[in-house]
Amino acid sequence: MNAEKGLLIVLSGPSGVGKGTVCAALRKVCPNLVYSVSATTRPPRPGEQEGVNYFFKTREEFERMIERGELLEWAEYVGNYYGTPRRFVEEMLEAGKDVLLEIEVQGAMQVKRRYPEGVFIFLVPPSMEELRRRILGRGTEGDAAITERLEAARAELAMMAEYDYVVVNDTVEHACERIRAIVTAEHCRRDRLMPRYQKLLAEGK
Ligand SMILES: Nc1nc2c(ncn2[C@@H]2O[C@H](COP(=O)(O)OP(=O)(O)O)[C@@H](O)[C@H]2O)c(=O)[nH]1
Ligand SMILES: Nc1ncnc2c1ncn2[C@@H]1O[C@H](COP(=O)(O)OP(=O)(O)O)[C@@H](O)[C@H]1O
Repeated sequence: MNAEKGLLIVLSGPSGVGKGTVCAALRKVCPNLVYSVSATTRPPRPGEQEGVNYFFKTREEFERMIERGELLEWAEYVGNYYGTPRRFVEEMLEAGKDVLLEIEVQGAMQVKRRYPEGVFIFLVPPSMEELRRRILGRGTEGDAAITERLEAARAELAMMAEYDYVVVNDTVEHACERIRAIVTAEHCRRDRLMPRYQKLLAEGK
């Protein structure tokens, strides 16, 4: 029985902290979790696939999606647009699936206004040096983009206070386990489950 709607889980954190890596690991261990694929105007990185990592759009296409109200939230990050297609999220939540959004902080705050019942998780690095190492180690950005991402990271870390949970990504396995524990606990929240039992009691069942 799955009378409840799914949970909307929002994961943010500075560039290079390991959001993509942790999300990929989570999807393997949480069968009820679906990942929302974002639209972006950023060019694909080597190995990234259309419809899997992102829906890659031109600025014109993206602006049309905004005008048509097709995005649940959107933001500009380091010179590119990023946004969450609305329909997929709404349909999955309605079907009782937990939906994971991996988005930056401005977008997360838009989601929080629309879905205050969402679960907001902020992923942090064990240290700033380790964050730098991870961004450099990934090797997907040029020097200027790395500097920009590290600057954005400082501003993003200051937004931690707006989130419900802070998870340290020391190892992928541990970070994943912590997020799984959060999701399990959120499923057991009284305000989520009580309406169903109140209804059963009222019906005398
Ligand atoms: N607001 C918003 N942010 C997004 C969305 N998709 C991805 N992002 C965020 O945009 C930022 C840049 O993403 P990306 O270019 O893939 O770089 P990376 O996360 O540093 O690997 C990250 O903080 C993502 O979480 C989205 O749909 N909406
Ligand atoms: N717990 C971890 N320990 C060590 N390296 C990590 C960890 N998590 C991610 N990484 C590495 O850090 C780099 C950035 O990870 P990525 O998932 O692309 O970050 P984000 O999506 O937050 O920008 C990648 O090279 C990834 O393999």
